[in-house]
Amino acid sequence: MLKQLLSWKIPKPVLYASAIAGTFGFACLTKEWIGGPRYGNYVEIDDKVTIVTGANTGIGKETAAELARRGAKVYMACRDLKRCEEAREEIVVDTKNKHVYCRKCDLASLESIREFVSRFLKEQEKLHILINNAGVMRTPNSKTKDGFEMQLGVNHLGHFYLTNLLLDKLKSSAPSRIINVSSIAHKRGEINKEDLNSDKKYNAGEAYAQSKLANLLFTRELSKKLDGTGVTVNAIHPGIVDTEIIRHMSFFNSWLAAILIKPFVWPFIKAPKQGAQTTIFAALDPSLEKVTGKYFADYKEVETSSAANDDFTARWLWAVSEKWTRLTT
Ligand SMILES: NC(=O)c1ccc[n+]([C@@H]2O[C@H](COP(=O)([O-])OP(=O)(O)OC[C@H]3O[C@@H](n4cnc5c(N)ncnc54)[C@H](O)[C@@H]3O)[C@@H](O)[C@H]2O)c1
Repeated sequence: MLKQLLSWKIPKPVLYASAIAGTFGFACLTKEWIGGPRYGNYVEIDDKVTIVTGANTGIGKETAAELARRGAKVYMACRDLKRCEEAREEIVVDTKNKHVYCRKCDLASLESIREFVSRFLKEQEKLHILINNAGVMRTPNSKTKDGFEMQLGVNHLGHFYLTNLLLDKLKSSAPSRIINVSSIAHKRGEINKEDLNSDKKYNAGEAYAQSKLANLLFTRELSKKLDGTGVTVNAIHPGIVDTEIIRHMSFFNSWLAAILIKPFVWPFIKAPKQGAQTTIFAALDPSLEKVTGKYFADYKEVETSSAANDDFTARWLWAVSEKWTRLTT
C-alpha cells in the first residue's frame, strides 16, 4: 500500500500545497498549546483604575480587554483615536464593561503626554496599574516631535516621561503597579553613551535593542527610587507574538513571507491574546504584591543580560532621560 502510494506521481504543486496545508492544520491544532495557557487566576479588580499605552492593537489591545473583563476602569492611551475608538467598541461589547475610555497620548510628543496626564489627573483620583506597552520596532531613521530618535523616544523616553508625571498619583493610590513591556531583544542591546540619540550613525535593529534595554534599566532604577512607597515596577517579555510590530520590516510584511515563512513559523509564535498574559500576570498576580525590579516571561522571573544589571548605566540613563525630557531643568 505504502509502496503503491510512493510510486504515485503526485504533481509538485499538489505536493507543495499539501505540505503547506498540513503545516497550517498542525499549527491550528497545536497553537493554543504552544502559546501557553491564559492567566487563570481570577483577580477581582473592579475598583481599580488602569492605563495601557498602545492599546488599540496587538498585545496592548488584548491587555486592555483582559483588564476590562476583570472589571477595571481602563484608559486606552493611544496615538490614533479613530483606531482606539474601534478597539474600545469591540472591548466594551466583548467584556460588557463600559468603563473603557479612549484618550489621545502620542508618546512621540512630550506635549501630547503632558496633555494626556493633565486630563487624566482631572478625571480620576486614583491610578493602580500603569502598563507601558506601546512600542515601535525597526523604524526608518526618524525623530519624534522633540528630536529624539523614534525608537528611543517612543519606547523609552515617552514612557519615562509619562510614568514620572503619574508617580504622585501611583504613590497616593498604593498598592499600585507599573509594568514595562520590554523584549528579549534587550539581550542584543547596548546603551551607546557616545551617541544615545543615534545622531551620528543609525542602525534600526541596534536602536530597537537599545530602547528595550533602556526599558529594563529604567525598571531597575525606578524600583530603587520607589522603595517603601507601595508602588512596584517590573518588566516583561511577552514572547514572540503575531502583531503589527513588524510594520517597518518590509520583507516580513510581504506576500512572499506570508506564503513562504508564515505557515512554518506561525505555530511557534503567540497570538496577541497569549502575548498579553505575562503582562496580566505581572499586573495582577497576588504573589507579586511586593515584588519589584524584576523581569518576567511566561509567568516566571527570567534572567536579563548583564548590561541590564549595570547600576552605573541605569543611573546615567536616568539622568540623561530626566534632562532631555526637561523633567528637571
Ligand atoms: N510582537 C512581539 O513579538 C514582541 C516581542 C517582544 C516585545 N514586544 C513589545 O510589545 C509591545 C507591544 O507591541 P505589539 O507587538 O503589540 O505591536 P503593535 O504594533 O501591534 O502594537 C504597538 C502599539 O503601540 C502603539 N504606538 C506606536 N507608536 C506610538 C506612539 N508614538 N504613541 C502611542 N502609541 C504608539 C501602536 O499604535 C500600537 O497600538 C511593544 O513594546 C513591543 O516592543 C513585542
